[in-house]
Amino acid sequence: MCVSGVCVCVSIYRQGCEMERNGEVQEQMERPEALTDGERATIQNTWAKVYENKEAAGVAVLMRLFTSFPSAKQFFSQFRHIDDPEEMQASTQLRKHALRVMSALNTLVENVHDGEKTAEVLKVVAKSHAVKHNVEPGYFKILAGVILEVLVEAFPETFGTEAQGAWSKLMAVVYWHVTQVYAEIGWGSINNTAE
Ligand code: HEM
Repeated sequence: MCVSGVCVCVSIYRQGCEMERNGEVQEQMERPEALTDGERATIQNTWAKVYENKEAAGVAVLMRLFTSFPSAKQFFSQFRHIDDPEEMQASTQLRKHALRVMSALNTLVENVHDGEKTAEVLKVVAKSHAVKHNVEPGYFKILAGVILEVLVEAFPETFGTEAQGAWSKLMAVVYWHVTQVYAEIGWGSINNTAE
């Protein structure tokens, strides 16, 4: 946070901190720990069941996002003014985005051992969201939390403590890559210590 031009770090997410730019809080964070082989296996094993139900799971995630954080709707031209959950859920734009998110997550899970592919996929996503859709990066963090919450609720037998730990790390990796890309294209002044 910055006070009278002096910026200090405020820990908010794993060893993260915040910077302010144009009145908006921008996050700084260190590179998250790499996933272990065991965590990678857990992620792949737990994802199979979710992806079998990709449409229902994806829509549940986005519905939770938009009902718990209605400001996230502002980026979607076709349902930004809709408050009625049933009407929102029927939106083609929402359902399409749900599948896109699930499909991108599937690619990340399939390539969880491949750091280059992970970076490449997230670069494309982050770039389009920053430049084309003008989505503030903080919404990626919110969505990551919502994904975990919904998966734990929808698949309680699969998403026990171990799976939750592995998935939290994956979500931190996703968010870290996204913030790197946002910083590279000049969205915020993120000055992390990762190489
Ligand atoms: C892991 C997170 C996400 C993934 C994988 C993802 C993926 C995608 C993909 C593949 C597209 C279509 C291609 C493109 O334009 O890039 C898209 C479009 C879009 N995304 Fe996301 N997205 C994510 C998070 C978000 C968030 C958090 C928001 C805003 C709250 C958002 C808002 C949008 C919007 C407004 C579009 C354009 C929709 C349209 O034109 O119909 N996305 N997303």
